[in-house]
Amino acid sequence: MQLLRSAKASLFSSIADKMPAESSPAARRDASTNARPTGWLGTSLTPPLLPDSPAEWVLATNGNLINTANLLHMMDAVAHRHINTTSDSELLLNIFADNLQKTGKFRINEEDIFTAVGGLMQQVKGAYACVAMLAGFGIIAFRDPNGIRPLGMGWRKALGGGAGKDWLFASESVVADASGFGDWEDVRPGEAIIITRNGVTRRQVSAPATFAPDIFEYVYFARPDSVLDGVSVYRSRMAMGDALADEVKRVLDEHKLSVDVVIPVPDTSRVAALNLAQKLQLPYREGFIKNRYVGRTFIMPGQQMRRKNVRKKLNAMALEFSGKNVLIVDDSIVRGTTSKEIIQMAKDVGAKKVIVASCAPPIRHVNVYGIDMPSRVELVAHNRTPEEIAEAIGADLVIFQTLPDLVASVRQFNPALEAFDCSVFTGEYVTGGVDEAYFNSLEDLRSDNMKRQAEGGGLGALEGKGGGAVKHDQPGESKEMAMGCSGPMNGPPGSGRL
Ligand SMILES: O=P(O)(O)OC[C@H]1O[C@H](OP(=O)(O)OP(=O)(O)O)[C@H](O)[C@@H]1O
Repeated sequence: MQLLRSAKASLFSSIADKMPAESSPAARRDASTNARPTGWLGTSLTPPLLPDSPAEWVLATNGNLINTANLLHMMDAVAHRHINTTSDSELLLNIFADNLQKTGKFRINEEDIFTAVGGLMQQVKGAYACVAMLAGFGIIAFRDPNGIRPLGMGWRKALGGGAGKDWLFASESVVADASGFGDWEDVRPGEAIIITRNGVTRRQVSAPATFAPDIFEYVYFARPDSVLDGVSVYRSRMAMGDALADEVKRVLDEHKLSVDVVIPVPDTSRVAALNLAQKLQLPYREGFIKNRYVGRTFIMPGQQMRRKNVRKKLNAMALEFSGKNVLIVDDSIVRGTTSKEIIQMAKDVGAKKVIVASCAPPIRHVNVYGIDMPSRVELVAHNRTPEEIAEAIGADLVIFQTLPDLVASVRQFNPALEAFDCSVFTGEYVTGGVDEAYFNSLEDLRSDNMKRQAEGGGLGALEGKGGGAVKHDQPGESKEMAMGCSGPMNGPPGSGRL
């Protein structure tokens, strides 16, 4: 029992420790009450939840389910299980537990777990990368049949000697690198992996489906030093810069415009901007200096906070802008908050013309798979042409990467990846089952107005069901660690040693 208690405590603490200091107490309280803590609004990593029927287990999820209404009904009317929160993790836990219960067994085995996860994959729709620990049994990891959200497994020789291995599951390989786990392999879409004291067992538990990892991981979310599904994020961003250079040249020629200097928007776009500048043989300058104590602005709640923080985060150096035609390169334009602010800053310090190039195509659709893209009306590209977008953000010209070029930038490093989830650009959702009613409910949850109202009455009101699902990223905390999750059984916290 001591072993089981410490294992659970380690899994909880390994995640709670990564939360912002002010929200940790709330999180700890929450782990016991099954209600999400305020500090977790806007994270796609749900805190581990702990049911105890038919067995004790905990689960953490990255992603978002899109058929929650049906699932809730099934849990209520058929399985007679109470769902106490609006967290997808709780639903997944209970569906899995229900499937296990159907075996009618007092002691379950690996076969039962594979069957239960396979059943779950037929029942739920959406994106989910999950790591769970079943008390006294082992660690279980599984990834949705389309592999939309990333998940991988790291291992190393057991610390302290012996023939065993330490295991770790995380959303990005950088977590394994940083933790000294030298080996890494992606969990395959539709696959379940079980790690017990006897070793690793893996099984394809769902029917084959289109493997379509979310391309936005490569554009913005993932750390450049990660390798996701066989593709170096860094290399893919270099390729995005190369491809964007060709498009920039074409559009500049068309408009008979020239550029004096290329300036990235730190941090994410730097890699692409440097390649773009080299290809166009233009000077590359760090015209915006970043305040390292301000985190990612895209995920901050509320437009006022985002605007204020863009100003706090970036400062334009007059000597790089004054009297020049500048090409500002960003990884993506979502609400347009960053672009609008920095274009004004560039003009304030004397830029002659400001042209913006985006490594991603226009984002016109909602993300339903775990990234908290704003509601459609809040997207600056929604129902706007590039010319209208330029006008909205105050640019002289806006140039977007084409979708085929973006896809090729990633795919060239792993041709086995035949498809990507590009729904934020195309509005085509690989899982199907996303209708207007779902969009409307999602938009109700995600709009800034609704978030403000919910803040008054408790942020928990917005959780799950497609609401508020952004990767966790706080100042001083690297985003990829948010999904980093290991399942320690008897090793040091976070080691996952079996
Ligand atoms: O159009 P918007 O709604 O402003 O969103 C897009 C911006 O948000 C991100 O920056 P962020 O500050 O989050 O992170 P970064 O420092 O990693 O680039 C991204 O890199 C864009 O600059």
